[in-house]
Formats: sequence, C-alpha cells, structure tokens
Amino acid sequence: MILLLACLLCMFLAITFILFLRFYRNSNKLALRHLPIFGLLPEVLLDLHLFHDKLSKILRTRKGTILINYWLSPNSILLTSDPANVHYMLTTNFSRYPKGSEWRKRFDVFGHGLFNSDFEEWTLQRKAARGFLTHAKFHQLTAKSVPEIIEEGLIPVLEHACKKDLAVDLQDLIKRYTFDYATIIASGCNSKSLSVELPEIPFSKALDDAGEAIFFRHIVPETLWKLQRWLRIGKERKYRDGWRVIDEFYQNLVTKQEPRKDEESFNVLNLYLNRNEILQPRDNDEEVMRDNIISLIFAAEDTTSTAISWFFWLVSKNPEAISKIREELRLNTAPKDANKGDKDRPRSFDFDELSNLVYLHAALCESLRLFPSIPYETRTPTQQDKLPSGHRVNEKTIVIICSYAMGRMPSVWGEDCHEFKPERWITDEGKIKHEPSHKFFAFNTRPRMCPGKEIAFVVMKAIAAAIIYNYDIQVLENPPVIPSLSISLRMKHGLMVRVKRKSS
Ligand code: HEM
Repeated sequence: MILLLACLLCMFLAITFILFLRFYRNSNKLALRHLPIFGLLPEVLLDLHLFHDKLSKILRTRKGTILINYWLSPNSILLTSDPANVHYMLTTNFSRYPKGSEWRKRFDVFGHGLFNSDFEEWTLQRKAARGFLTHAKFHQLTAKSVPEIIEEGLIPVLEHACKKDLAVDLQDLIKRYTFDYATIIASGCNSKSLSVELPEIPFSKALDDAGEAIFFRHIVPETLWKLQRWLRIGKERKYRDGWRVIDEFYQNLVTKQEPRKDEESFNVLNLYLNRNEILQPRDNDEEVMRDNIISLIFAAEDTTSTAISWFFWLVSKNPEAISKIREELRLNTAPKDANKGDKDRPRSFDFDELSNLVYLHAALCESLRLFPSIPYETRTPTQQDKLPSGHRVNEKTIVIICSYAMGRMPSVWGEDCHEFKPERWITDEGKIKHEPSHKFFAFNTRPRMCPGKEIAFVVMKAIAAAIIYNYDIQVLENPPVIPSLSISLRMKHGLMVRVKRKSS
C-alpha cells in the first residue's frame, strides 16, 4: 500500500514538473527568466544547446542590452552585445571595470596568473606575457614547431584515416595540434598527442571539465554551486578531479625541465626557471609560474582549436569558399613539387607563404565573428555608472558581454549578419578590412586584447591551408554539430568527418 502511494506521489510530482516546464517554455519565448533559487538554470536546461541562440534573439529584440534584477536583492546581471557599451567599459573606463573577485572565484583553477589578475598585478604580468609573445625567438619557435606538428603529426593521422576510410573527429585532431603547440611554447616539450595512436590527453579533458563547471558557476546561484562543491557532486566533482590532473601534468612538466640557456630552450617554463628578465621575476614566482603556464596552455590551445573547428564546419557548408581558398593557395604559394621534390606527398606551407593569404584570413575572421571561441566575458563595475545604452550598473552588478550575440546583431553587422561571407572582410583594394575590436570582439579589446592574436592567425592558417590543399573533407553531422555550454564555444560532440586525398 505504502509503495503504491509512493509511486502515485512520484507520478504526480513528475507530471506537475513536466506541466510546469511546458508552461514555462510556452509562457514567453523571448524572455530570459532568472529565478530566485535556480538562477538562469531553467532557461539553460530547457533549451540546452540553443541557449546562445536564444540569448542572441532576446538581445536583438532589446537593442542589445538586458538588465536582470534579483528579487529583494541589490544584485543584478547586465547582459550586453552593444559595441558602444563594450567600448565604454573595456576601453574608455578600463580601470573601473575589472574582472574582479567574482571572476577569480569562478575561475579559481587559473589561480593568480595573468588571466585572473587586475590592476597593477595585471600590468606587470601583461608586460611579461607580451615580452615573451613578441620576442623574435618566440616567432622562430612557432615557425619551426607548427610545420613540424603538421608534417609529423597531422599528415600521418589523416593519411591513415584516408587509407582505412575511417571517420575521424576533426575537432579532436585540431585540439591535439594546438595542444602540442601550446606545450612546446609553454615548456619546450612536444606532447606528441597528435599521432596515429591518438593517446588519451587527461590534461585537455580536465580543462574541458573545468570550462563546463565554470560556465555553470555563472548560470546557477553561488550558494548552489558552492553546495555542489562541498558535496563533491556533479560538475563540481569533475572540476575538482580535473584540477588534480592539471596539477599533476604541471608537476610533470617541471620535473622534466632542466634550466637551460641555449637557443633551443626559449619557452615560458625555462624562462621562469632561469629567472629571465623578460618575465620580471618576483618573490611569488613559484605559484605564478604554475598559474601562468596553465593559463597560457588554455589560452593558446582551447581558443585556437575551437576557432579552427567552426571554420571547418562553416566552409564545409560553403564549397565556394573552399574553391577560393584553394585558388588563393595555388596563386600565392610555391609549386607543389617544391615540396621536398615529391609532388605526391601532402604538403605544409611556410609562414611567408601564409602571410599572403587574404581570403583565408578573411574566412577565419568571418568564422570567429559567428563563433567567437570565448562567447562571454564578465566584468564587475567598481562604482555606480550609466552605460551608453542608458542602463545603470553598480558594484553589485555582474556585467556579461555576449560576443556570440554581438556577431549576430543586424544593427552591428547588417541584415546579412547570419550569413558566412568572408568578402565582408576584404576592401576594394584586396586588403583585410579593419573592424574595431569592440565590434569584432573575438579577441577582446584594448588594453586587454588577446596578446596572441597575430600568432593565432598563423597557427590557424597553417592547419587550414594544409588540410584544404591536400584533402577533401566531408562533414558527417552525426552526431549533430552543436556548441557545448562551456566558457569556450567548442563543439559538444566534436566534428566527425571523412577524409579523402584531393585529386591533383
Ligand atoms: C583563435 C585563437 C584565439 C582567440 C579567439 C583568443 C581570444 C582571446 C580572448 C577573448 C582573450 C581575453 C580573455 C579574457 O580576458 O577573459 C584572450 C586572452 C589571452 N590570450 Fe588569446 N586567443 C586566441 C589565441 C591565443 C594564442 C595562440 C595565445 C598565445 C600563444 C593567446 C594568449 C592569450 C593570453 C596570454 C591572454 C590573456 C591576456 C590578458 O588577460 O591580458 N591567445 N584571448
């Protein structure tokens, strides 16, 4: 009898919950509801992978900005995709809109590194990062290592897939490519994760788990994710476990590295170990070294691989773009038999050749406009303020800048903003059109703009050119290609493709 009653009660609760969700879903499709206990969670759960699009649609109908107030609380969230607001907050009034303690709390795995710092600490660390990323030796290291990873890693894997007619996850291969590159610049060590055996990369998986947990920390109220963390359940458990993997990976890098002063050893870890003046050594170097190395690998690996993956998905739907890239490669690069005398061997391109590729550059910008690797940026104002959009913010407001929505605003990019049109990036003179960074926000904006932007384009062009020139790629769309809910916009189920050698 008790069992029967319990079953009936469960059925009643389940039906009530389903009816509530249906009512909730139908009540207003163009509203974003922030509930007292659950925050934005019901919105996210109802339309899981459509969340980014739903938010973009709502922002379009609200002229690019929404202010959500909490019930009976001074706290609020401001969501904006308005470039005027972005310019006002992140450039004109930069010091009044730091990342703040709210950011650091949520991104705690990145510790005290550049990514998490503000004010004077940020200025110092930023100078150090730029010192490294603009150094001639860093560019030499990239020019040497990128073609090596393509020739010794990527091409053998793709040749293997062609021969065996295997379906492969292109996002995974690209991630391995950027991971190997990132570990070379961070520690001088090529992880060789891009090899025919496709070894597991626990570190990369741990960063993915951390990215998802951090995203959810922005969606659910703090008490809820802190409770999960305390109970060690759900995404918080994966975050904790991943954190351990990240620390072990780092320890491993440090133990393998001997401080060296030769030409070959220009990498961040070695510069720290040698207390090189580029990194401006300080007392708390031990901790900062770990945080900056992890942050650099994340910054270089995740963002770049996400960008290239969406680029391949977009060009697979636009075969005309592929033809144009091939034609540009044919006209601007050395003939095929210049490839070590063997014209049947798949080839890679050197950096001088890649620098001439205007259409490919435009296609990558267009892809980053539609699919920015980091879809949201948050900031906390230090004082009361009124934004150009007329919205008022204060110290209790979390400002979320929605880059994904910004690329899809007709008021910003025109009525054709949903179309993939690399041509919009090319001037009448055939050069790349400059768009201000508060409008093309994929790399953030000055003064906190991504210091790796220039190198990111080289790394992206190198792999895009090598694949498009040598292979035909057929995207399988099974499983479906959808964005994950994470701090980066990687594809939830990867990008399954079949690869064939392109006939000459
Ligand atoms: C397509 C590839 C890339 C994209 C879309 C991208 C985008 C971004 C964005 C949006 C930020 C700001 C993040 C934030 O502060 O919240 C950032 C920061 C940063 N990026 Fe990139 N990035 C890319 C590649 C790279 C590469 C290859 C490197 C290094 C080799 C790099 C190094 C950094 C660093 C060090 C920061 C922190 C800057 C600071 O906080 O002042 N990025 N990137």
